[in-house]
Amino acid sequence: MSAEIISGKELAAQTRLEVKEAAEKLAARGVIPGLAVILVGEDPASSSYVRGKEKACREAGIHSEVDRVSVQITEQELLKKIDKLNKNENIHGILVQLPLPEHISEDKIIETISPDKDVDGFHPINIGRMMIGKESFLPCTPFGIVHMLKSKNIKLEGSHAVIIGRSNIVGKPVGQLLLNENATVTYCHSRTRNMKEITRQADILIVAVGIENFLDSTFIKKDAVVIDVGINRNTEGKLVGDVNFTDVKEKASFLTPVPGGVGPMTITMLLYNTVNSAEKSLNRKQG
Ligand SMILES: NC(=O)C1=CN([C@@H]2O[C@H](COP(=O)(O)OP(=O)(O)OC[C@H]3O[C@@H](n4cnc5c(N)ncnc54)[C@H](OP(=O)(O)O)[C@@H]3O)[C@@H](O)[C@H]2O)C=CC1
Ligand SMILES: Nc1nc(=O)c2c([nH]1)NC[C@@H]1CN(c3ccc(C(=O)N[C@@H](CCC(=O)O)C(=O)O)cc3)C=[N+]21
Ligand SMILES: [Mg+2]
Repeated sequence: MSAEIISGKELAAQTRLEVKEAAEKLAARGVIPGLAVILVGEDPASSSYVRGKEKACREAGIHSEVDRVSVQITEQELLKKIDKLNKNENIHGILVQLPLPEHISEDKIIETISPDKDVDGFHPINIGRMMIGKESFLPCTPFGIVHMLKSKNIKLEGSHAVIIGRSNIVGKPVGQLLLNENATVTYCHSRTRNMKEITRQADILIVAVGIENFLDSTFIKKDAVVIDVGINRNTEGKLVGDVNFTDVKEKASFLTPVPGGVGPMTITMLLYNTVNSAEKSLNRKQG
């Protein structure tokens, strides 16, 4: 039996309709949810993601504005832009596309975004709140992954989830969210010894490494759930994940594709967080 493919594209379409309805309700109360994106430089991949976000906002009834700035911008100038957006009442979400050029501190930028507008969920306050299980903006990729697993009624409680990757934006927070769902969580990374012995114990395996064909079926036990977060370009210029899809498909119980898997859900949760932020802001004003 070959794995059931979890279509992020389909789930995203469905979830975006719900987000759109929430945005319409807010519009009826006089508030259009607004997202501001800052894109530094002209990296083609980043530019393409940002175009994807603009289109998704348009379709969901969210106002979006993208500030495209030169790679030469100083840290000081960028901080000033964020400060202005923090004070702008029409903007409920602020996203600074990562990575940033070497001369700008990503930490400083992230910490300057108001935690109330941090729809990426990258601010230390939101990460801390997530860790202690309080309400916060959840990082979009991990949030999207949990949404995908739940949509298929995949049991999280008591399951062994193994994460390959420990970045602040994907690996670490996805493990934390799964722990909050009562999974047993193990992290693997570049210094992990005997990784296959660990990954073969996974009921749920999340692969967030950034290397084409990193994972084949010898890494998994039969009927494992495999989530491929990787976004890579192969030698033919095609978008591929970290997982050898055709090989793993024959052994896994569920598998996500690339493209059409985690990526569309990441954008969807960004829309969700933005509408949620607008709702919270309105409730703070109106009670
Ligand atoms: N679909 C989506 O929405 C998104 C996709 N992505 C994609 O996901 C992938 C990961 O992104 P991100 O987390 O930002 O990447 P990073 O490069 O920040 O992190 C990669 C992680 O993989 C680990 N790693 C690298 N090589 C190995 C190895 N040989 N064995 C085991 N672990 C290894 C690293 O370990 P160590 O810490 O020890 O260096 C690190 O923790 C990328 O392809 C990215 O494009 C990212 C964000 C969103
Ligand atoms: N501040 C910040 N927040 C982010 O969330 C953020 C970021 N910086 N920097 C880069 C990564 C990467 N990322 C993706 C989002 C959507 C797709 C996506 O929609 N992918 C489509 C394909 C898109 C295409 O064809 O290019 C898919 O997988 O089907 C991919 C990757 C968000 N990131
Ligand atoms: Mg990184």
